[in-house]
Amino acid sequence: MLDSSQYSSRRQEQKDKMNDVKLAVLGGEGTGKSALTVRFLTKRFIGEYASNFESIYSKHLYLEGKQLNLEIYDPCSQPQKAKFSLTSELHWADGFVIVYDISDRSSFAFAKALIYRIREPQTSHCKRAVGSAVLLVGNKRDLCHVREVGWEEGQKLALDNQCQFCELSAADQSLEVQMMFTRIIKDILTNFKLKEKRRPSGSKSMAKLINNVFGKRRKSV
Ligand SMILES: Nc1nc2c(ncn2[C@@H]2O[C@H](COP(=O)(O)OP(=O)(O)OP(=O)(O)O)[C@@H](O)[C@H]2O)c(=O)[nH]1
Repeated sequence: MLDSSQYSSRRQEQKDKMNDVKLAVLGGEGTGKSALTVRFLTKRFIGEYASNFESIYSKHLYLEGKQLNLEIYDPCSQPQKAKFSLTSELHWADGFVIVYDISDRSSFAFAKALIYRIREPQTSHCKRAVGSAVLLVGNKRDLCHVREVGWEEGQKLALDNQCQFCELSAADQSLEVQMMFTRIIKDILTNFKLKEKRRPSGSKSMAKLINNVFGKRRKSV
């Protein structure tokens, strides 16, 4: 049995873990995954990004009264990699930003396949106990004169698959990009709370245990 100091340090560990937020930014090649991530982290839009290596960015931020350790995974495009295996991402991430380019229909098809993969009936060992938070983003809204994917199509795909949705431009809309990331992080925090509620809390389990042991003894005296 844990003594009280072990017990409280275990609880503290659980709480600290709760403040780790892992987000994967996925989508087709050249849709603007790095542009969005870098825009969020630095508020800058940088025209070209090296796309031959994957990155995990870290950021500390304060949201809803909590200090969060945010990690953002930005993969490199690997056409040779099995496109929708996603196994490691599903294990790693608490939430997903799925990006397509509104001026490129094939990127929308790719986003759709990614969402279907994420929403497949979950395997018991995956992180997604209550369904992970997913936000579908139609990027490059500044290119709406050459739009190939309608706003309604994005909205419908998101609605049909319990995702959030927005259209924006990493190039032109810094504030919208900040809001988009904040929205998905808030959804992840809500999921954490739901998971915490569903799991019998440490203190309740401990109380139950004590009750079982001492309650029964008392009866037999
Ligand atoms: N017009 C416009 N171009 C954008 C926007 N966001 C990104 N781009 C451009 O799209 C191209 C690809 O952007 P990246 O951020 O490298 O896209 P990515 O999805 O990370 O690319 P890969 O890692 O190669 O798959 C670059 O030339 C960007 O400058 C946007 O909102 N509007």
